[in-house]
Amino acid sequence: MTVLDSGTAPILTDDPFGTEVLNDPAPFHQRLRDAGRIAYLPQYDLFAMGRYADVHAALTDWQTFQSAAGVGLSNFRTEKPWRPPSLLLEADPPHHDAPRHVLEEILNPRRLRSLRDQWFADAETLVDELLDRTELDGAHDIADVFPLRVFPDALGLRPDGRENLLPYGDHAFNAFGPANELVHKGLARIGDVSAWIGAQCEREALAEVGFGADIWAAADRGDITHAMAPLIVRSLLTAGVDTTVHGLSSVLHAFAEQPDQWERLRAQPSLARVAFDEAVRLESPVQTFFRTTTCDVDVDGVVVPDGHKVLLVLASANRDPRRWTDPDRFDLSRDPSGHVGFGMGIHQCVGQHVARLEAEAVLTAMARRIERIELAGTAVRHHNNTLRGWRSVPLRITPA
Ligand code: HEM
Ligand SMILES: C=Cc1ccc(C(=O)O)cc1
Repeated sequence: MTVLDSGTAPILTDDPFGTEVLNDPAPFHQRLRDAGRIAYLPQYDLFAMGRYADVHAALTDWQTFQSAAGVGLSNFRTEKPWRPPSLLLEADPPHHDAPRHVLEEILNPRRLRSLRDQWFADAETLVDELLDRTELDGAHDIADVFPLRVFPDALGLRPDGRENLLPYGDHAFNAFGPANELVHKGLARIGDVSAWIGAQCEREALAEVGFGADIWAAADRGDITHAMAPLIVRSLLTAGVDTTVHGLSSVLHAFAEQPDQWERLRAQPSLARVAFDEAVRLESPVQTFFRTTTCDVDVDGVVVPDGHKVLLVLASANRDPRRWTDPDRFDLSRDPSGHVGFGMGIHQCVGQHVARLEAEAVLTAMARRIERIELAGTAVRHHNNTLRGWRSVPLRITPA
């Protein structure tokens, strides 16, 4: 795509949500970083940032770059959201504060310790089921399976109907982008799926023990209102499944592409958590999020008018050579902290510890019992306007 310089903002003609970029976003990210601190994309009348320093600065300046007008292309100031806005993701302080504090309490590492033994055991069971095979699919047999075995139970979801979770999340993440074919393909089912999701957020649908019950207990304590409770449960249902599915397929693909890093993990299983964060940095399962300016903002001489959408390309920031040495390399000796794969600032992922625990359980169980994993064919991408991961990762495994 060409980079034209018209007026003050460099112009990029790339479509961040088109098939070409979704297949391989790296050339677009390179052009965006090279164009400057901010660029203008006329196709969607949006500005975009791709350098680590600028993405980090915008994520940590919610007063100037707000979330309350939506974190997708749709501007809630002028357009009706497709669903009632999230009380966390699509809110700013002060409204964001109480729901955020409630989830920080429920999802903090100390509280998750009670799940650790169970999730590690579940991961061993999954590996048991797979070890009689020399070939399997890292997406279909592991990444699509483990989160759906552990997370809905931890949340307190009823056992039936869970097949609605992935389609709901997939549509919600598509809906952050433009109304393209990816959004259209979800429209036929989203009414029924949304109704099912909404019904699961009610107190009576949830188990007496779990993240859902904890949210309703917070309402009983007066930390949030009872009217807020179902929407906060909905946040977990929306953000808590597809993200970890794609995070897991990404880390398995990264290891399969670099077996030498698998050897490092087997030699030092405590590297499992670093490995997951390094994969989240490298692959950015959540590629982008928007913000909306709350005033005229001057970025390096480019004036972004008040109320304008700015695309923060997390995936580009996570591979910015200004911030990362050898950014395209999956490297367990790197310290990936500071990556923006979980966001940054007041909206930084409140479920990141859940995601890390799921990944640590799977990687630890696999590293102990699988000597080598390598690609056994061509991996197939899953396309989504916001999420990046794999539909298929053919693996050849050698048991230890
Ligand atoms: C690999 C897995 C995951 C990735 C890559 C991821 C990524 C992100 C990112 C980038 C944000 C920031 C959004 C923004 O700044 O606008 C975020 C926020 C959030 N995430 Fe995650 N997430 C993951 C897993 C989870 C899980 C498992 C849960 C629930 C248990 C969760 C719940 C949330 C919620 C509720 C927010 C909104 C926080 C707020 O606005 O204060 N996420 N996540
Ligand atoms: C990271 C994605 C994300 C999606 C939805 C929500 C929500 O519905 O609150 C939160 C985070």
